[in-house]
Amino acid sequence: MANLLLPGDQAPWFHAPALSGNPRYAFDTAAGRLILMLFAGPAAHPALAPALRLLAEHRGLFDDRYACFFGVSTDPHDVLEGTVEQQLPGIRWFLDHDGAVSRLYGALDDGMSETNYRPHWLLLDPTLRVCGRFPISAGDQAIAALQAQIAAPDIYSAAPVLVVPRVFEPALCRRLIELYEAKGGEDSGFMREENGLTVERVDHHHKRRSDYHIEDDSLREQLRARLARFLLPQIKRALGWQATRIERWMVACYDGDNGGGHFRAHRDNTTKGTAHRKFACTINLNAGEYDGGDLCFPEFGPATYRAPTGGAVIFSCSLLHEAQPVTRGKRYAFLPFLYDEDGARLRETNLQFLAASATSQPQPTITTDAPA
Ligand SMILES: O=C(O)CCC(=O)C(=O)O
Ligand SMILES: [Fe+2]
Repeated sequence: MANLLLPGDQAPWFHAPALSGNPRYAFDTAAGRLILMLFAGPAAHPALAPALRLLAEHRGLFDDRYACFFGVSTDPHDVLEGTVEQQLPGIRWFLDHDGAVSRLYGALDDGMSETNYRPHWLLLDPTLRVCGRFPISAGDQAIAALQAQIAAPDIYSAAPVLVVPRVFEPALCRRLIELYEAKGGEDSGFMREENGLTVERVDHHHKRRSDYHIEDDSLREQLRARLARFLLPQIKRALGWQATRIERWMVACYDGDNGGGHFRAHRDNTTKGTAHRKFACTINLNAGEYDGGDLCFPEFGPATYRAPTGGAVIFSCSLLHEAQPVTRGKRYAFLPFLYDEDGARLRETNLQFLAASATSQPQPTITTDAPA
């Protein structure tokens, strides 16, 4: 018998076709709000009718801000006959015609038949952990549990981020900004998995930023030495992990004009080409000179974080995070990823999955003993 999830379990992440037309909807990106899932199986089955009625009656709960609904339908007729329908905001369906998602969540054993489907409701918190599982006949309890969570959300800690001031001195921050201004930046893409390959895509709706890639070896060495001396020991002390490698040497610029630079909610290590990344590092170069542009971690509530000029915010690459739109001025930042020797091996192994356009060079070891 397949394993159904229990309260406290992490809901597994998956990609699946969605009724919206997206052939690979990334479920993990829906985090940051309460999620009510309905494992319907074939949604036209008479046992599902009360559940679909309940959903319609409580449609107003699903606003995409505090809560959203995801149904899982296994029968292609559900779409053709209009039994399931996307309604934005808040109501979406996965088309699980091969049963993969249903199996992952224990709603289905092998084979595809109505008789061995276990329809049920699942309530997830904003970090995608299970709050409650309810039989299909107990939809009223599922809705009540959702309403209770909206009224009084679980208390989570602040986002597990580490703020480390004084990594780059003000003159170095200024020098990096001047370098960007002299050389200019290039439109910045993001990594996505397509047909088994990690490719770089540009989409200004998702991310709008320009990056200058630092090629000067002596400047890289100065940056490396400061990270090794002033930052890595703090990561070791607070997070118990020693970084030995750094990826990306660049000055990034989010411009408040031209549509407002931003980077919508994402994780940094969910493709094969980025799986080696452990911690992300944001070093702001001019924290007092712009509005907006703060970091937030939607799984952990609305609090925002802004590293001071020359200081770092460090966070796990697995956390959902967003760089909010800059609404005035320009935000400059130095944005490396940190990893270790295990990561270096993984990166090497996964180079074969990087599309030629996205290929980047493995980086040398950062030693921790060289003072700046
Ligand atoms: O702007 C930031 O501080 C974070 C940037 C980011 O999340 C990224 O480049 O992956
Ligand atoms: Fe990121």
